[in-house]
Order: sequence, then C-alpha cells, then structure tokens
Amino acid sequence: MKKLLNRLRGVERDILQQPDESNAPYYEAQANEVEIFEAAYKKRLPVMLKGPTGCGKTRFLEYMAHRLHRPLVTVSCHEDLTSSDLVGRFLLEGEQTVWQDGPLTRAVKAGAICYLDEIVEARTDSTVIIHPLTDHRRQLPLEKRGMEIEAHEDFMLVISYNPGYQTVLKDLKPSTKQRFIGINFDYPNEEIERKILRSEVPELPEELAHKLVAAGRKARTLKDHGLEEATSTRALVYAANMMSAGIAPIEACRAAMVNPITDDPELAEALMEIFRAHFE
Ligand SMILES: Nc1ncnc2c1ncn2[C@@H]1O[C@H](COP(=O)(O)OP(=O)(O)OP(=O)(O)O)[C@@H](O)[C@H]1O
Repeated sequence: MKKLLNRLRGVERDILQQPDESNAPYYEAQANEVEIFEAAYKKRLPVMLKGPTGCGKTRFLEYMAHRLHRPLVTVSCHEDLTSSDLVGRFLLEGEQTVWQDGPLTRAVKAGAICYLDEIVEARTDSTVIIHPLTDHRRQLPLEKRGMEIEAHEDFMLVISYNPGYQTVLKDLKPSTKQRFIGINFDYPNEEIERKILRSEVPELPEELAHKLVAAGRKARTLKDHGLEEATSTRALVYAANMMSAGIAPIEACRAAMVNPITDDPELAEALMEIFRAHFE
C-alpha cells in the first residue's frame, strides 16, 4: 500500500501546471508547428510530437499551453505505468475506499492539455484507454467505476514519440498512431540554435555560442557512426551553462556532451576531437 501511495505521489508531482499569464515560456519556432498545433486545437484533434530527445518538444508544448490559456498536465510515461496510474484508482482511507482521479482524468475534467511524454514506454493497456478519447467520442472509460466520462470541451491530448529510440517491439500500434495529427521536430537550424543559446544563457559570449553550435552540429554527424543519440539542443544549453559557470570550454563539452552520451571510449574520443578542433 505504501508503495502504491508513493507511486501515486510520483505521478501527482507532475500535475496541473496552471497557465501563468505573466510569463510566456520562451520558444523559438522551427517551422509552421505553432500554426498546425493551433489548427488541431481548434478542431480538438489530438497531437503527436515526434522527434529526438532534447529538441524542444516539451518547451513547445509549454509555450502552446500558455498561448492557448490552458493548464498543462504532464505525465512522464515509464514501463510500469498502468492505465490506473493515468485514470485513477480506489484507495483505502480508514474503513472506506475512496476513488482518486488520476492525472488524465483530472485533465479530461478540467479542460487541460494532457501531455503523455514517451507514451510508447507505457504498458499497452495505457495506450488503449486513450483510444475513445482520441476520436469523435471524446470519452474516457473509468472501467473500475463502470462508467465513462465526457471530455471537457477544452481538453486536448498530446503525446510525444521518439521514433529512433525505441526498439521495433515497442512501436506504437498503427491504430493508435493514426488517431493523431503528427508534428515532426528535429534539432533547430544553426541560426535558431544560436538564438536559443543566447536566450537561455545570455551571459555566454557570442563567440563561444557560435563555436558551440558549430561543434554541436559536427558532433551530430557521428550519429551515423554508431552513436545512439545525437548531441541535443538541451546538451548545448547545458554546455553553455557550464561555460558560463567558469568551466573551460573543452571540459564543459566533455561534461555536457560526451560523458552522458556514450560509454564507448572510441566514440568519446571522436567527439572530443571535434570539440578540441573548435575550442583549442
Ligand atoms: N525551439 C526552442 N526554443 C527554445 N528553447 C529550446 C528550443 N529547442 C530546444 N530548446 C532548449 O532545449 C531544452 C530541451 O528542450 P525540451 O525539454 O523541450 O526537449 P524535448 O524534445 O521535450 O526532450 P525529451 O524528448 O527528452 O523530453 C529546453 O529546455 C530549451 O532550453
């Protein structure tokens, strides 16, 4: 029971980020994603954000939730996530059992945007319960209570999906995928990445931002040589932060863009060579 409660609390932590009208999240558009998302929201169609880790999907959604004045409920999916974790469950309180809504149910009732991050990680029963929510029914089945609830008219479901990352076995079912409007993301272009670094780490000297973005792009080419995940925009922001905290550029690159990415000494050395060429 204690374990269950702790687990529930884990999910709860993510819940209901109310829109903060004063503070718009900073987001640099890459293409027409804002327009596509707004059109999907207007028609209440669910959206799938596709793209590699750390390329701006979460930031985009925070920005869109703010723009559309909707609260955002984020659930980071993991392999133990069950439909009860999303929908809710009966809990024992003293002598009584009481129903506790899960984050998805709360979002459905409150008219929030619910973001299921890396849905493909979750168990299949979790992906199946979203089906009736994603078509014209807009209903969420609460099986354990023997009822369905109608989604609030402002509710929207968004999932993220990193196509290269999962094994084929873990791919989403076509019947799930085809229920979504898909928006493809990739690492932003050079100019946009520089803008992002300037905005996220304003104290970083222009020259370093320039070199960092160029080095990051070069490092990405190693993805074709066995590196599982390419250097993300997030990793560039981390390296910039380390530099602005006084770490020498080459060591900042090692800490933010080599050590976390590969355990293979040869690939690590290949990455370090790229960074040395830019910073020494
Ligand atoms: N277009 C962008 N505008 C502003 N910041 C961005 C943009 N793209 C990336 N970033 C920066 O990169 C960081 C990582 O982006 P984000 O968390 O949105 O990635 P993600 O694609 O959701 O990653 P994951 O799949 O790992 O959750 C952000 O915190 C932000 O600093």
